[in-house]
Amino acid sequence: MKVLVVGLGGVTNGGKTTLAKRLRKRLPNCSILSQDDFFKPESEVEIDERGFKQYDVLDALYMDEMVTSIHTWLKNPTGFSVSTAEMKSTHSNLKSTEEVHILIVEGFLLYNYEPLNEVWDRRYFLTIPYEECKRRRSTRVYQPADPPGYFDGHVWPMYLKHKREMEENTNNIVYLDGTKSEEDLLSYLYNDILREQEVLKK
Ligand SMILES: Nc1ncnc2c1ncn2[C@@H]1O[C@H](COP(=O)(O)OP(=O)(O)O)[C@@H](O)[C@H]1O
Ligand SMILES: O=C(O)c1ccc[n+]([C@@H]2O[C@H](COP(=O)([O-])O)[C@@H](O)[C@H]2O)c1
Repeated sequence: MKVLVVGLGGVTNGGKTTLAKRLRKRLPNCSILSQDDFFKPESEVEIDERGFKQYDVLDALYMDEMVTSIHTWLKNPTGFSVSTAEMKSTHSNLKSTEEVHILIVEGFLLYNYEPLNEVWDRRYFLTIPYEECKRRRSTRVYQPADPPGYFDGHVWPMYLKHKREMEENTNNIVYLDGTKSEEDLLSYLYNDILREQEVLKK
């Protein structure tokens, strides 16, 4: 059985979850793993001197558990399902030996964690400009909600820092313009992944 692990990384509110869910609807044998499901509980997240909870760093996440989940999927792509019912994979009628199983891992901090470096067959990264990101983020309610000044004081600076580190250490990143329409992004990614799948089948 052949497998394809697709990283769909990028800035907060860049459209990662939206795109991953739409892709899964179109691609047979496709599962999603969301990095957001690995956030530590609030009580375990560090607080800086300004009182900002340090959510936008690797330490805020159970990254070891995320790696384990990916390896569990790799061992048994057909049996994989995560807690949320809607995250279950789609299935095709093809015989399993001909199938290529796809795991889309979506999250804001995928390419800064060394143990995952070998896992990706494809690395995508969604970007949107500062103003658009701030606008989209202001309409979203996290638990806990962003306190005043959080975007400019923590979220955006951490994004820039991690993006810089990623660019220094990682090759083969395919950047996606998150201001494009959902349809455009979906069609680009769908065709790109299908091409990868065809290469694997040969
Ligand atoms: N291509 C797009 N163009 C405009 N808005 C979008 C697009 N994709 C997603 N959004 C909107 O941006 C917000 C964040 O989307 P989401 O998929 O949750 O982002 P992420 O998972 O990257 O945080 C949502 O309100 C969503 O409807
Ligand atoms: O999910 C949580 O527990 C959680 C709690 C507080 C904040 N977050 C935010 O989740 C963001 C990453 O998720 P996303 O979907 O916006 O890419 C990151 O910017 C965090 O600040 C997430």
